[in-house]
Amino acid sequence: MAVSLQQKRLEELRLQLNEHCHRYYVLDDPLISDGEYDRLFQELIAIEEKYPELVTSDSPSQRVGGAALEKFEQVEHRLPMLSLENAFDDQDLYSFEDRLLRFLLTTERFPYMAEPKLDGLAVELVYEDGVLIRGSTRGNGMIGEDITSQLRTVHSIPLRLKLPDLPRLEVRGEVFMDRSGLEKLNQQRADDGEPLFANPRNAAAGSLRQLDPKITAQRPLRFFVYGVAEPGDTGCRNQQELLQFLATLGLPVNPLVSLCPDIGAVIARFAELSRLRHNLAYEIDGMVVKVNDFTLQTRLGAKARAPRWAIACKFPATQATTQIVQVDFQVGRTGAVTPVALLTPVDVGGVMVSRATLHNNDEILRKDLHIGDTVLIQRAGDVIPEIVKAIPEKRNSSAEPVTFPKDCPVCSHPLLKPEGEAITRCVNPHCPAQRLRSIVHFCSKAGLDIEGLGKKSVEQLFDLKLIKDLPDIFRLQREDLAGLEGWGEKSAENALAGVRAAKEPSLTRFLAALGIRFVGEVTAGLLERSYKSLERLLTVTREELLEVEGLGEQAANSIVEYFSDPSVLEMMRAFHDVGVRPQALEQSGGNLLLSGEVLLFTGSLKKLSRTEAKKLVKEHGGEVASGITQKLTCLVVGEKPGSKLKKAEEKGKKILTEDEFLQVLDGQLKI
Ligand SMILES: NC(=O)c1ccc[n+]([C@@H]2O[C@H](COP(=O)([O-])OP(=O)(O)OC[C@H]3O[C@@H](n4cnc5c(N)ncnc54)[C@H](O)[C@@H]3O)[C@@H](O)[C@H]2O)c1
Ligand SMILES: [Zn+2]
Repeated sequence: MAVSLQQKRLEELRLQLNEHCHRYYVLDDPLISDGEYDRLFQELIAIEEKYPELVTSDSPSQRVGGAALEKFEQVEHRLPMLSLENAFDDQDLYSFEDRLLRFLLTTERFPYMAEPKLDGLAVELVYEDGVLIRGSTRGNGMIGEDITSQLRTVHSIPLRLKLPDLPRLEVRGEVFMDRSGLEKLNQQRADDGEPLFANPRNAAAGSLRQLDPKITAQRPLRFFVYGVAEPGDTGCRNQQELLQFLATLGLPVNPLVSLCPDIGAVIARFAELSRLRHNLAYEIDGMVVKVNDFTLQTRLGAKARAPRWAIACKFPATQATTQIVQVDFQVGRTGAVTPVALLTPVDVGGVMVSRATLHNNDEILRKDLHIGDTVLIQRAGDVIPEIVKAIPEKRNSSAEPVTFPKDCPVCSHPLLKPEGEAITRCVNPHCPAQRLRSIVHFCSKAGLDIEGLGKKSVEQLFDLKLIKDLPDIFRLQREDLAGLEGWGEKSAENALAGVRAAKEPSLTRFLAALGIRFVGEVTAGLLERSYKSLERLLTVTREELLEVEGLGEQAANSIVEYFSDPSVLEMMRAFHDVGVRPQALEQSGGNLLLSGEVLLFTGSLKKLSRTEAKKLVKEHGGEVASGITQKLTCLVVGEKPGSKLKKAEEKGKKILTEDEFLQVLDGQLKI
């Protein structure tokens, strides 16, 4: 009974896996994420290990890749190109070593080569007398596709080796596309309305398996070599020597390969690569671990689908499939309407994901998204998850397409999508959603950093109409707050103290807090230095702004537009009425940034002379100390600081670099 149930499941898994392999290897257009494929595959292996009698020769566990496309000439590999077994954690690596030791009937341990596992496509290159004569895909391991002319267009593949007296060499390696290449290619495909590649592997495979090599030539493909068909022929004794040898032939070897003396070192290297991977120019999906010694490799041999002497240790998946439950349209601070998909929660590389940004209407249309769609989602680095594509094959026939609203979901004002722009906006200046977002921004760290007025509190006060617009923040009274749900005496006092402390911000911070489009901290800093007062900015012209070094046209237009709006002018008056006084560098009368601070400089300063530095301290209300005294509060260190730094550190004084000192004066940093 149990066996027949398992047999049924096996048949189901084989059918599914074979279908997925076809989509992935032959069509370069997978329906599910690699992680999910791997899970199904592991389930299959587990059942087959328990019931070896149920293993059939057509099981995906016994086969490599997919069939060669018929549009290409077929190439028979002299020696099969195999796949790799997978490991998913440290335990799997220990078990791998156990299996090796048992197979070799030894307890003596040996070194391994650890190589980044590039997420690309395996190819074989045949060189005769040092000349590239053929290149092919892995195909089903025995028979691949002849893509010689396509491979010739890949710049990092040498057409000639540096040692021409080798009669024949069959090298194997990975063709891949780096992140920026894939991004550009997908951007271009998006512009052309073509479907995007789900991952670098599909992009590399899709680019190489083009009948017209001219198309391949336009694709940013790269190549790293990682082995040869018959290592014995090269005279090398191990993988490390082989990689060095291949490099001397002019073949590119990944510089991150690393020889590990034992499996513990392999595990440490895996952890290291897991950290490094996000900073690499290309995507890797794991690390390939190979027994270094070729004599041992030969003794270990291969199984049907993969060699015994190597294993691929995979990183946790960062793609997954799930369903779109609903789409929310959120109105941002600049009125931009962002569609956000609410998803059935799913684990993506260890993080539960339940929302994904859909960017804009063009993206929705291009991906042809419907409510209820099964979608492939991914998380890249730490960015917000995004939908790679929908899987229309899994769509319910009655599913409704996702439609962008015509009117603002909050204020019902008609939405506007300017010609040639991707973003749809609510342009109603009184739209409550925008106002709320801008109040949240004003109080946040990117704005005036008002303690006690975080996002949740601001939303609550906005809902209660206690804050309707920015100046209202400064009108809050203790009796407004204390007694509200979630507020006590203490939190009310805390918020009011935060508000009081924010009344004299630097002009830079104030401008950045207003959330004018294209005016962040840096541009705000430029404005403060150039105009030195808010009043002056209210009447500035576009031409004047364009003369400010570093200030672009978009920012100039946006600033003029902002300050010419009568409702903005009214708001500025209201700010003044409630006692808000932005302080510019040279008029910082009452609120001196360095008042109470006693500073000393040491080492050589790069941007300021000593005299200038001391003058600045005094202008900002600070004092200059004569040495590392009791009174000293802060030491500013230039290059080659000497003994004062150590002394100041010992005494627990604050230490600033020259740049930090300048940031303090700009109001961007607090001592
Ligand atoms: N999403 C899907 O529907 C689907 C379907 C089939 C397969 N897949 C994915 O493909 C995997 C199986 O593919 P596979 O058979 O190509 O195996 P694999 O990608 O797990 O490992 C073998 C391959 O690793 C590559 N490789 C990269 N760097 C290497 C190095 N330094 N040394 C040796 N090889 C290196 C080679 O191309 C080699 O062929 C699955 O685990 C799954 O992730 C996904
Ligand atoms: Zn609106």
